Amino acid sequence: MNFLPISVNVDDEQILFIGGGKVALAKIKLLMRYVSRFKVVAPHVHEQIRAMEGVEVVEKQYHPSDLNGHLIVYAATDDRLLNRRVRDDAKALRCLVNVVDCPEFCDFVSPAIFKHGHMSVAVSSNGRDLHASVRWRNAIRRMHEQGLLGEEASGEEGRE
Ligand SMILES: C[C@@]1(CC(=O)O)c2cc3[nH]c(cc4nc(cc5[nH]c(cc(n2)[C@H]1CCC(=O)O)[C@@](C)(CC(=O)O)[C@@H]5CCC(=O)O)C(CC(=O)O)=C4CCC(=O)O)c(CCC(=O)O)c3CC(=O)O
Ligand SMILES: NC(=O)C1=CN([C@@H]2O[C@H](COP(=O)(O)OP(=O)(O)OC[C@H]3O[C@@H](n4cnc5c(N)ncnc54)[C@H](O)[C@@H]3O)[C@@H](O)[C@H]2O)C=CC1
Repeated sequence: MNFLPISVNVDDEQILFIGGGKVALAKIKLLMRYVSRFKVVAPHVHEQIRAMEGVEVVEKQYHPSDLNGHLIVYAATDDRLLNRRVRDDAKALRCLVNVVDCPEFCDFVSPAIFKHGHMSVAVSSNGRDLHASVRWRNAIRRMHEQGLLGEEASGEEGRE
């Protein structure tokens, strides 16, 4: 697996989640540092997601037409086969899809992020070892706390 680290402009994007449970909640919380609009489609959506500003909640079963118009899609249900179907449907539409229970099926993976103002460091292991990514990210955060990254990291731009 090879994943290209790029920084995507998401100003005009609504990020789509199929599945609205604990994993969707954790990912949305992290993404909210960059993205303001989400849509979550699932029969049962976590109450904390339902309470979030900027999140359009649609409580129903997945249908392929839910994908229309979305660049970035997370298949985040607890049903492996359904996640795979979402992935196949998304591929056909050329959406970029993240499948939370299978790195091999991901068009992109979620890196471990340290963000400070307009500076971001995103660490990925090509989907192979998320704990290593988290360790590296935490080491970078400690470097920042110790003042080792210099002044440019102290800007206050961004959604944080
Ligand atoms: C491949 C990838 C795809 C993707 O999710 O995009 C993936 C996949 C999987 N994660 C699993 C489990 C957990 N993941 C976390 C947490 C994080 N996972 C993240 C990234 C990635 N996880 C991508 C690779 C990134 C890279 O390239 O290194 C982080 C860094 C970023 C983020 O999620 O935004 C974020 C830390 C956030 C932070 O600290 O900031 C926790 C801990 C928790 O939830 O607190 C657990 C609970 C258990 C545990 O700790 O192991 C499972 C097993 C599911 C199962 O067994 O059922 C799979 C599936 C599999 O590997 O098969
Ligand atoms: N990538 C990652 O970081 C992690 C991934 N996982 C994986 O994530 C998956 C999901 O776990 P949780 O969020 O904890 O499950 P959960 O049980 O909290 O949520 C499952 C969600 O899927 C929805 N769903 C079920 N059938 C659906 C359908 N037909 N259409 C639309 N939505 C449907 C449910 O309504 C619910 O919102 C698990 O398979 C687990 O292996 C778990 C931990 C971390």
